[in-house]
Amino acid sequence: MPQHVFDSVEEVLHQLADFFVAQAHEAVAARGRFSVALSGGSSPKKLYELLASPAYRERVPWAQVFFFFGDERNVPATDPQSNYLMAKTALLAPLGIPTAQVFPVNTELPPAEAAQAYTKTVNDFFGSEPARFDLVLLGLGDNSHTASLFPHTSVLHVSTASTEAVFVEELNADRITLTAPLINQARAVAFLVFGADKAAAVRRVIQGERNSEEYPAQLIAPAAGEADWFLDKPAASELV
Ligand SMILES: O=C1O[C@H](COP(=O)(O)O)[C@@H](O)[C@H](O)[C@H]1O
Repeated sequence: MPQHVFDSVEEVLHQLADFFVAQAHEAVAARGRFSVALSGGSSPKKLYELLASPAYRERVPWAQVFFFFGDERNVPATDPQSNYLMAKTALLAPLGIPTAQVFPVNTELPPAEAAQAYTKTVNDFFGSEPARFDLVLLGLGDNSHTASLFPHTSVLHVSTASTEAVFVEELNADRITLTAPLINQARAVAFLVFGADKAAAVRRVIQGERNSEEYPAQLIAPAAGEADWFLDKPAASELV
């Protein structure tokens, strides 16, 4: 799988922002719109701020961009843990993206219902076509989870392209996540990972023994081609 390794986090962010711009233009030229599933957690915030900055603001056809969420925490949309709130604060509000272009998970519903409703939201958006995001952005936890596909959870065994609720024992929390089959239908998938604390997880997922129960990010294998990994040197330091 293509690995793009850069000296600094800033360089990684710029390269991934450029990738986002290229994917957006390609999708809009081909289909008139660009659908992206955003990742949550701590890593992508800087990417979103960069995309909303003057350097990138004019380079993306924002009016044709439709935003989904790869996973969500079971918290209100005003909670600091909410992936939606983070994306809204860093990207959507600064760019003035209309709410009609943003599809958050409805966390006012119980998790299983929220997940079911989100599957419908995604399928309605794609209509009669299979749900194929133009780009899915992903992070990687130091335990090798991605989106909310955590080690040893039931959602790892779901074979439908859907959105599911999952109880994550290690966090004692409910999450809502796209399944691996749904992510793998995407036209492009990009991981953003930086920092030495992720180096072991990067090695296990990319070069380790095949064991998706332990290393769920190994489930990500897009049908359209390999996922692109955007890494800084410390995150890539254990790759051989
Ligand atoms: O829980 C989450 O973590 C992963 C990795 O996030 P990071 O904070 O370690 O960068 C992320 O991909 C996912 O969306 C998020 O909810």
